[in-house]
Amino acid sequence: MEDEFVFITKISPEETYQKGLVRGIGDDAAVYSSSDQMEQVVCVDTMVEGVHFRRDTLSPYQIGKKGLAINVSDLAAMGAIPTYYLVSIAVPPSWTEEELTQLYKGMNELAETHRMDLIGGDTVSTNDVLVLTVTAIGLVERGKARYRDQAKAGDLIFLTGYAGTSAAGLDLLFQKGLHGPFSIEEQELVKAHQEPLPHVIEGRILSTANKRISLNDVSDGVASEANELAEASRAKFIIKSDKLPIHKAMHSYPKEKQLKYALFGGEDFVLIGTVPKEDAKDLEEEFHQIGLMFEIVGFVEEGEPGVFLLEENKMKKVEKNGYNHFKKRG
Ligand SMILES: Nc1ncnc2c1ncn2[C@@H]1O[C@H](COP(=O)(O)OP(=O)(O)OP(=O)(O)O)[C@@H](O)[C@H]1O
Ligand SMILES: Cc1ncc(C[n+]2csc(CCOP(=O)(O)O)c2C)c(N)n1
Ligand SMILES: [Mg+2]
Ligand SMILES: [Mg+2]
Ligand SMILES: [Mg+2]
Repeated sequence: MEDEFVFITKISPEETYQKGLVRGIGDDAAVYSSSDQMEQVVCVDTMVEGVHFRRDTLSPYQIGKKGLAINVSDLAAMGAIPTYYLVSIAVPPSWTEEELTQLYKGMNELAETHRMDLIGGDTVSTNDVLVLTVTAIGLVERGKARYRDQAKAGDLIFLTGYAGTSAAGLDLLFQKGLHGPFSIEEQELVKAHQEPLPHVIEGRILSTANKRISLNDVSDGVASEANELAEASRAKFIIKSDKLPIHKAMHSYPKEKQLKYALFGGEDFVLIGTVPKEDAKDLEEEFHQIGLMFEIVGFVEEGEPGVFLLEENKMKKVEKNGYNHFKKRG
């Protein structure tokens, strides 16, 4: 890359979507106005080359798109409407300007679908690997944000999409490289890993529904996220192994492998949550009417906080063994 400032000018949007934006890229910080009716939601997540992607698992376009998607997924898990994002990028010398342009194109395309504005960031060089950090900002109606600590005994546990697809796709990429060849079915798994679409509509339905709902997104695997819900809510979660939604492209896999991907794989970026039993049918209908998934995978009981898997009438403890940056993979 020739010049940091030329690069910043290049990636600055010409037009913006959000009417509250007062000052975006170009000053020392961004300024936007908020309203009394809405609460601000903010999160940050980082992707590191070699940890979250390799040059043979994601293209530059996909690195950008996924870097934003994983943050929008956290907004969705709070029930928020995405509005703004900031990008901090550390670029090694091996990256070309064209590749960086592609990375921003990936972010830009996802941002466009959610009418999010890029309002700032930081550009630095590094001698090592590419590091992409995205901060995402959203809005939610006052009192409507969805938290992890709302589950109670008697609730049902739901998922808004397939579990394990991303990990299955990643293994295929490890086996065959970025260009495959992949069968049509394998392509769906690979795409789920490379270009996850955050469940913003699902999150909005769940935040506007007048029901007590706990919510989380699946970044580290169903086992880890369910444990987070159980710990925050101080409740016991029972997941029925035969109810986990497994993508048809994985139906030919051994059951054990399906379960391993679903529970411990991660990066599915679907939502997992709980709802009182009596409210589940309404939500299910609302989701299904517009073609969205809403799968009941278990229930909440009173007891020591934790997660159990119910498999052929046997209960097994499910440890918080998903992806953990400071531990070997479970
Ligand atoms: N280094 C840190 N400093 C301050 N707060 C942190 C730090 N790392 C994580 N947190 C906070 O800890 C909480 C849990 O973070 P975590 O990253 O596990 O959740 P997540 O972003 O939903 O998951 P994932 O990163 O796997 O997508 C969040 O409130 C997050 O803001
Ligand atoms: C090359 C390569 N190796 C391994 C993985 C798997 N992986 C990395 S981070 C993560 C959890 C989510 O991250 P975080 O907790 O930081 O949000 C998972 C499942 C990958 N995507 N690419
Ligand atoms: Mg995080
Ligand atoms: Mg999350
Ligand atoms: Mg994580």
